[in-house]
Amino acid sequence: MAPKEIRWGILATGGIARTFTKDLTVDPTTRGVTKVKHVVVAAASSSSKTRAEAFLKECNWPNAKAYGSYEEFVKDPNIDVIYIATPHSHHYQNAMLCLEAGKNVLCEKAFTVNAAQAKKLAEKAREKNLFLMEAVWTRWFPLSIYVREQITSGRIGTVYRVQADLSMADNPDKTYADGKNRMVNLELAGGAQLDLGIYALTWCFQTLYHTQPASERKPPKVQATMKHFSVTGSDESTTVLLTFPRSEKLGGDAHAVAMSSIRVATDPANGIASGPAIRIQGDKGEIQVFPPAFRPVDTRVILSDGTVEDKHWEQPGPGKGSGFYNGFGDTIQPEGVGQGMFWEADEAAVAIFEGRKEGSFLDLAESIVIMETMDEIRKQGGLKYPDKIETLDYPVAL
Ligand SMILES: NC(=O)C1=CN([C@@H]2O[C@H](COP(=O)(O)OP(=O)(O)OC[C@H]3O[C@@H](n4cnc5c(N)ncnc54)[C@H](OP(=O)(O)O)[C@@H]3O)[C@@H](O)[C@H]2O)C=CC1
Ligand SMILES: O=C1OC[C@@H](O)[C@H](O)[C@H]1O
Repeated sequence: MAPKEIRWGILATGGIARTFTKDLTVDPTTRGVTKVKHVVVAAASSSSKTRAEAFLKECNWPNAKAYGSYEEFVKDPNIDVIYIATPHSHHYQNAMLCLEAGKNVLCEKAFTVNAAQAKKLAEKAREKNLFLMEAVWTRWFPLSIYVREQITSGRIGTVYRVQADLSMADNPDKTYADGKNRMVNLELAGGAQLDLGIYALTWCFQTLYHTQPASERKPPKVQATMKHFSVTGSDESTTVLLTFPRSEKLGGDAHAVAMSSIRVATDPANGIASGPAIRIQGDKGEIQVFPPAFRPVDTRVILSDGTVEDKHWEQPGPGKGSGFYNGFGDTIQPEGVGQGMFWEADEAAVAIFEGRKEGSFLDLAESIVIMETMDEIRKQGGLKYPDKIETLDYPVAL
């Protein structure tokens, strides 16, 4: 059967939009995906149509339509699904715009600013019978699927403890001195937790929550501490203790530590001598996942009988290497096409093809529980964003 063509629209033309849109040029059959193929039919920039044109050319979709306004773009009848790649502050307004216009949506992490916004979006998607998913790309990597299978197969026994860290030494006093960068800007819902901590939580949730039978999944209890960035008051380092309640039959409570920082790094010398970013500890062994937590390519399983099993998970496609931060205010994704963003795109496309309205490895209920966890972390850490980005009102001009 010929693959079904899924027509993408790209909302915003920044750093990650570029990586994602380039990844859509990689032939899905090179990674064993035969049901769907991707085509980018449009992109929109809120700054100008010229910027959208240049973006499409750079991303190798020169025939797609360029828009200089998100409002005009969402009306394009050729678009099946929209990828939203604006700052966190804008996700709620942008996703609502797309859903109201009848478009399926794949929205970058963190899904929204707060859980109430995530719930509203979920309600809107259900009302309109549209697909909606948070784009936490890591969940769809074969590496993550393997880690979850190691857990559910019982290979490392019952998992009692998880440690996960995504931290980058950005030298914030210098790099973010003017407070404008989206990493620290409160108007853009900046801060370590929403930008980086979401991945540490992702690892805790996909190992201790998602691996439980759906009927047994319970939100964790949260204890959090935050250190604030002196220039803007956003969080520069956040450390969270999570207690996942489990029945005695399943091993009783499990503990997790989720850390994020823009001051110190998980991996200070980019792979030289660094240890695991994630440790998943069971009573028969442990799984280690090496940095960076958002795009890991190496795992190690260590069993109590002395077995050590290392695996390397290079992303299929021409691109190589891991993402890094350049220290000058920009996040640089690895160079080249084929960085692994296509896995989440495949999931969205296959879901739309099959008529599913949610993602398989991260559904809306789980995204909402994670947003509730982040609400509690922010409450305990004393981090509040401006009302205009916490609001449920729509439309609001930001
Ligand atoms: N999955 C991953 O690995 C990564 C995910 N992300 C996520 O992607 C999203 C965007 O991050 P990133 O691409 O790094 O951000 P950038 O700052 O590079 O791009 C954001 C884009 O959003 C649009 N935008 C609209 N309104 C505003 C505004 N008021 N201020 C700034 N930008 C605005 C702009 O595009 P335009 O002018 O065209 O409208 C801009 O280029 C975030 O949610 C982030 O968490 C980020 C990096 C990696
Ligand atoms: O999602 C992300 O992953 C990579 C980081 O460099 C970036 O800041 C973050 O948004």
